[in-house]
Amino acid sequence: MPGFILFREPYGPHPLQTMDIHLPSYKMRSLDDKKWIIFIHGGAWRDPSNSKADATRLLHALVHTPQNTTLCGATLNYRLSPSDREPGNNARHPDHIADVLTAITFLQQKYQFGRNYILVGHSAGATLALQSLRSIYNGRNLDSIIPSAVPFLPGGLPRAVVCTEGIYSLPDLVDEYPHYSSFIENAFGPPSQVWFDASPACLPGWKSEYDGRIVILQSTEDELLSLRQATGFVKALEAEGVSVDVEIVGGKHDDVFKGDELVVAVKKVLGEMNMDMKELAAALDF
Ligand SMILES: Nc1ccccc1C(=O)C[C@H](N)C(=O)O
Repeated sequence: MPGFILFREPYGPHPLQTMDIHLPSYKMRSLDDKKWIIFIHGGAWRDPSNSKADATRLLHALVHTPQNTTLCGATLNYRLSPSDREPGNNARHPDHIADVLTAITFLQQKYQFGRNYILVGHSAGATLALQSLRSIYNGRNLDSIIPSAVPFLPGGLPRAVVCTEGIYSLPDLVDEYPHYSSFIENAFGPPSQVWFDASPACLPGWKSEYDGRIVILQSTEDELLSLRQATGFVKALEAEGVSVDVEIVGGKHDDVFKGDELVVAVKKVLGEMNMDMKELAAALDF
């Protein structure tokens, strides 16, 4: 029975600039046929109780199985904004997204998986997953953080992004829940154009900028978010003619990433990716 390798990999000098990598040890010598799941945790850009460990259930269910020889996982920590528990944390937008882009770039340079990866994001991690697809974040703001010599997501954009309990529009979130402005201002500063620019649902141009799949999961039992964030984003995408898969699931805000429904949804996306690759191989006459 194949074993697994799990290790911690720093991608920057800050203690939170680190990730866990899960690899099947079997056939480790050939990484070319590998697919990657990259998980981005949530927690309102600040909550230290959310971390890379939030992917434990998902990666154990999918990567740590006896049959798996091709699927690899990475789960990212990134610098956080201040919270009551960790007032010393001082990240501010765009630090969080810069870390996510740096981490994915690091993985890509080390393992060279091209577009054979998917991003899975929970809550603020879903916001980050979607932000990372848009080259706007490699613009002026980030030049000082990500060396401009590094191309925007080398290897290409992921085949799919799976978002659960996501925050898609900061202005709309604060409109619905005025008291959430404390954590939004903490991470993004007082209300400004930045809130719009950082909101996937407010960014036009999805159709032309991203050709992968977007899957949105939202729980009706989420005590922190109603369906409004998800439906608002789906409407914005559909208005542009982007097809999006929506799934209503169960569980509290911080339980969805521990549940089976996320595992099943990610498995389905991976299965369809396999088919895409077979079709591509057939089309190319391999
Ligand atoms: N309040 C939220 C609303 C929407 C999405 C996430 C949260 C949070 O993660 C709260 C977090 N536990 C906090 O640090 O306040």
